Amino acid sequence: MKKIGVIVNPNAGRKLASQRAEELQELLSIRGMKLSFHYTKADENLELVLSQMVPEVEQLVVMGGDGTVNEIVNGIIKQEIKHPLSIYPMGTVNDFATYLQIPKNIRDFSAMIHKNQHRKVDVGLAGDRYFLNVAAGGLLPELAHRVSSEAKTVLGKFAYYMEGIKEFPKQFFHPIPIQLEIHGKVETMDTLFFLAANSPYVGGFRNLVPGALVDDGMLDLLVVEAGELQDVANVFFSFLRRRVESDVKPVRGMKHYRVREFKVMSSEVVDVDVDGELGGHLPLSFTIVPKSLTLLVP
Ligand SMILES: Nc1ncnc2c1ncn2[C@@H]1O[C@H](COP(=O)(O)OP(=O)(O)OP(=O)(O)O)[C@@H](O)[C@H]1O
Repeated sequence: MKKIGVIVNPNAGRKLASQRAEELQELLSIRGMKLSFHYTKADENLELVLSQMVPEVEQLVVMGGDGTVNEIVNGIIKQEIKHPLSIYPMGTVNDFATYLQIPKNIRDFSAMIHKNQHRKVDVGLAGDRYFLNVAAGGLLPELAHRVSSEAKTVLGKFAYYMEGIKEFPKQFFHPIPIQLEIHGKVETMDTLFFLAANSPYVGGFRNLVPGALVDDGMLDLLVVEAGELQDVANVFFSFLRRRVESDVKPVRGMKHYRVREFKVMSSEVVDVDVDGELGGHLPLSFTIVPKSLTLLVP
């Protein structure tokens, strides 16, 4: 009988996670699997939870938002856990799971676990925090942290966009000075934000970073420079237009690098967000750990 350890954030997903966990229990026990559950508490050390659970099970499932998934991914990589992981997305945005077409329907999700198809994916590293989808500094992380969890629950993704609109003028007039080091070469620039993406889906935008692949051993770094209002507007419009890599025309004010590692420094205090949670501040080194996580995929 296959044993699966399930970590559930009961507060995630409009508080529907516990109900989905019960449904998963029912669906997988019919298929002869034995599930053991851990329901998280606020500010719990999930790396410790993982280390206790792992010897007892063969596979892991996480049911939560991007924050919970990020903590589990950190625990898996740091403890060199080889168990395959299934991500049941219960957050506001869930970019990585959406990109991989992980089912939100619990029946389809249980069928995915039964099918047991694995895919190895890269994981990013910002300082000492691992990230599955994105690490960013500037406008995007600022606005993500400003959105209260109540607003996210009621408004979903729309809450992020509302904050973005409110935040924009302030950021426009207060760009962040950075030094970007790639291959030992340092460039100095004023940015609105920079982000290092693993998948093309970022901040609820599909194909914000077209051509980013989750298993190519590379990070896609976008740097949006502060500049003329018209240039900045063109960058944002280009984000909205992007569907496939061929849609991406060079836009003045935005730089795109595909690299294994880079470093960002600043004379100002700049927070860096990893998968939607505060993950440190500049200066920070970023790198990619190729194919270090095994996920179940449809
Ligand atoms: N039982 C709980 N009650 C309240 N808060 C909890 C509980 N368990 C975990 N948390 C908190 O939930 C946060 C992580 O939430 P998570 O990211 O999984 O969901 P979310 O905020 O709904 O999703 P997203 O960030 O993707 O929008 C952590 O700050 C953690 O401390």
